[in-house]
Amino acid sequence: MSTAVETASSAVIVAIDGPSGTGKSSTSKAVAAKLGLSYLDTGAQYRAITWWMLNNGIDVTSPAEIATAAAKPVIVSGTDPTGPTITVDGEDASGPIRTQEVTSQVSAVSAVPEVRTIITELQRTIAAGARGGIVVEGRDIGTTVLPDADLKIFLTASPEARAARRSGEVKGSDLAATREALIKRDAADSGRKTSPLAKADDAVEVDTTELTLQQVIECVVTLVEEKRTAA
Ligand SMILES: Nc1ncnc2c1ncn2[C@@H]1O[C@H](COP(=O)(O)OP(=O)(O)OP(=O)(O)O)[C@@H](O)[C@H]1O
Ligand SMILES: Nc1ccn([C@H]2C[C@H](O)[C@@H](COP(=O)(O)O)O2)c(=O)n1
Repeated sequence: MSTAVETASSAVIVAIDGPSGTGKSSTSKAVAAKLGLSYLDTGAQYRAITWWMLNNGIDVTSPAEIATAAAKPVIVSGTDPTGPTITVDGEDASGPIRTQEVTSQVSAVSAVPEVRTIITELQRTIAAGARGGIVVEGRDIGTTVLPDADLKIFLTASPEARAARRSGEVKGSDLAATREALIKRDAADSGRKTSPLAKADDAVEVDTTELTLQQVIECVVTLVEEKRTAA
């Protein structure tokens, strides 16, 4: 199977991977908006298929049931970085995919190889259709989905910093519980057999622990501009 994604010669493909809470979505959206690129949140797609499974009576503890149902939902991602959208069978899923229930089940669903095959194909099609270039963020973009990306970034941050960021989003949330949940999800995402969360050998690692979001955005914009100049 070919993994090469053909885009216009001036188009740049940027892959941004990393664990939860490292700033992938915030950074990717801002970089894409600033540089006039499209944006794809691949985690939202795995969340969307998980939401559909939960809504349709699929036993998400059964990889066999998940595999059989994987091709049924129609997932559509809108790639405008200033207003990304996601629908499942025509229904807006942007709110429901962020619930605690989906967050707690998404690692199990996304570990099923049949799910990954379908979603990976969808991601490559979207990237190939982004004529002006695209920033794609996730866990396996640089290693598996777009191994020929022009620029690969791997964001990291300490579990404490990531938990503090996530807790800051939800009033009254328990910092220790948030940290444990992040670590558990990282372990599941890194430990699965099929395209686990991993840094590509040729990715640039950026530790965001001590950086503001603005500093991370500026760092990535500079890296993209350097790539474009060198091309
Ligand atoms: N460098 C930073 N400093 C402080 N806060 C940040 C930084 N980067 C991101 N944040 C904040 O941390 C939270 C998580 O960021 P974001 O959703 O972009 O992470 P993510 O890596 O995409 O996480 P996930 O994989 O769970 O979707 C957001 O509230 C965001 O505003
Ligand atoms: N390329 C990707 C993107 C996401 N996932 C899975 C694993 C994550 O825990 C989950 C949700 O992602 P988030 O919205 O937190 O970025 O989706 C994956 O396996 N591969």
